Amino acid sequence: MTRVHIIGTGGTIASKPESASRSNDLDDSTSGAVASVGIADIIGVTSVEGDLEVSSEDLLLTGSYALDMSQILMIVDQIQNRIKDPHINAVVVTHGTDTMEETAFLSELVNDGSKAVIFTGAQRSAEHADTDGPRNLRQAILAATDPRVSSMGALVCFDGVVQSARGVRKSHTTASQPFSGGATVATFHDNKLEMVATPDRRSTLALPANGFGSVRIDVHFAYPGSDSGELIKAARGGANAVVLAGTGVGNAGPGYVEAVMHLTDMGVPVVLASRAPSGPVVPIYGNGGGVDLIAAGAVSAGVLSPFQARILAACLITQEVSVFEFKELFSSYR
Ligand SMILES: NC(=O)C[C@H](N)C(=O)O
Repeated sequence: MTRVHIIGTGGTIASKPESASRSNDLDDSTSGAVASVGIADIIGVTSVEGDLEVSSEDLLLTGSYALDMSQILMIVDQIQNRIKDPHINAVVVTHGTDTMEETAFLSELVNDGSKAVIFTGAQRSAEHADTDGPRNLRQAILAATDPRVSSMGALVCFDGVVQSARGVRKSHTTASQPFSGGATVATFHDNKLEMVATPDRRSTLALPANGFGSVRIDVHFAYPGSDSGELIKAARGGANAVVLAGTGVGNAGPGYVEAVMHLTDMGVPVVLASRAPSGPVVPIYGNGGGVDLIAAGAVSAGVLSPFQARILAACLITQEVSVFEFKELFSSYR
């Protein structure tokens, strides 16, 4: 028998129009959907069969767009607590899709590979006639019970696809499959899980200290005419590190090479990511391009989105490392 514990945090899978949740008035289509359905009710409409026992808890009930860094740490801390429980074999987390990539990646960084953590959610809210929540949750539970994924760390199970949390990005606002970027680990055909690949994992990072909640990591986007001086303003204003979301494979216009050097001299690390919705950072270009930005002191985000890069940067900043150590560590965990 497999014991799966489900941690509910909210998101669209738990959302209904506010008036519907308050007064059951489904005709009021103008009211915004609000996370208000407890995890037990979502499990109640999800048919799961097999030799398993499901337990659950409502940890939060919020849209993931409203989460702050302390709450992301709190969710991951609770996942770790449940993983340590010898009565639990696997953990499923229901979460909004907007910032699932952040929470799932922090969970991946601290997961020692002993038990799987599967994140899921929905793109169509709980009262929608064609809600995808129960199906996604059923498949996430089935994936959690599969011994082949138990050592794969944190995964995202959505619309019949299981992806590694590392590299996953919300790349579509409304599609049933909003995620790309993670390695495809498995796919569902009906309720059968077909394994595709094993994710390339890193060594385990310690759960960051509470300071994680107040660390300031700014994300700056490069675009035609963008102002490199904003990086220096950010560092002077108290940013502990800056993620530069460059164009294409990781480039930026005039002034950025000097700005990266300036921040490095100030002891403020710069991570070079890409504003493109998929693909890795690859230093190819000079004349202010990625080759020059890396030479100036930036560290590549690799396959991480600017927002996953921000999570790893925050973890390392809480360890109070030098810029040199930050770059070494970032490169080994990205
Ligand atoms: N599909 C979703 O879950 C989006 C929702 N706005 C969220 O909480 O992130």
